[in-house]
Amino acid sequence: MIISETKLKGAYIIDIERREDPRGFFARTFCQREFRALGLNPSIAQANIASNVRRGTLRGMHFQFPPASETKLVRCTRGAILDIIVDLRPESSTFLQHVAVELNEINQRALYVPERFAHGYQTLADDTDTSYQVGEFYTPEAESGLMYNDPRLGLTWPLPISVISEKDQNFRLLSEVEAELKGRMELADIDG
Ligand SMILES: Cc1cn([C@H]2C[C@H](O)[C@@H](COP(=O)(O)OP(=O)(O)O[C@H]3O[C@@H](C)C(=O)[C@@H](O)[C@H]3O)O2)c(=O)[nH]c1=O
Repeated sequence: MIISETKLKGAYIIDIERREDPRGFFARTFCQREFRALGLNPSIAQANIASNVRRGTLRGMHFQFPPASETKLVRCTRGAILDIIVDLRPESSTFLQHVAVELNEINQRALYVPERFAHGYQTLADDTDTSYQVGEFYTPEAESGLMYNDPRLGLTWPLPISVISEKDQNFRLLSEVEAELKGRMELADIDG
């Protein structure tokens, strides 16, 4: 694997190294030891897939509050997505900055999303599937999100939105929730 840090500390792009032969290729997509060596969380609580019928489908911007905040290792197994993550760590010098990465069935790229980030994506093709490993259990009471078109986030989605869930159209704006979000996203006081 070729693991490269993005401009957001702790968020990594992971590319595969193909071992080609007449059958096709083989590549590693995950390794506990390599993750641990770079300080990535190697534990997997759940693994999920999602399937999207139409190009332009948008899912996001999702997160779980601590202590249920999740790491995510996201890939696109069919079709293509633009994957976007937003840094929600109040102490971070890149708080509220984002990174957008195209993940598709050709590049086989994955994005490692650290804890306390919002995550979402838009499909760039019909019949697009994603697969992701999550470092924490699904905890509906800790689930929250931000609006994909929140002006404070300044996210650029490449296509008109064709399909979006009702939930994703009804998150509150950052301007309404910033103080609460910062308070709930703060690191626990380990001396405390
Ligand atoms: C995320 C999740 C949902 N569900 C249920 C709740 C609901 O009935 C149905 C669909 O849930 P959602 O609408 O939240 O699915 P979706 O919008 O695909 O949610 C996902 O979006 C991407 C962007 C992420 O980052 C993921 O972590 C996750 O939040 O599946 C689970 O049972 N377990 C889970 O882990």
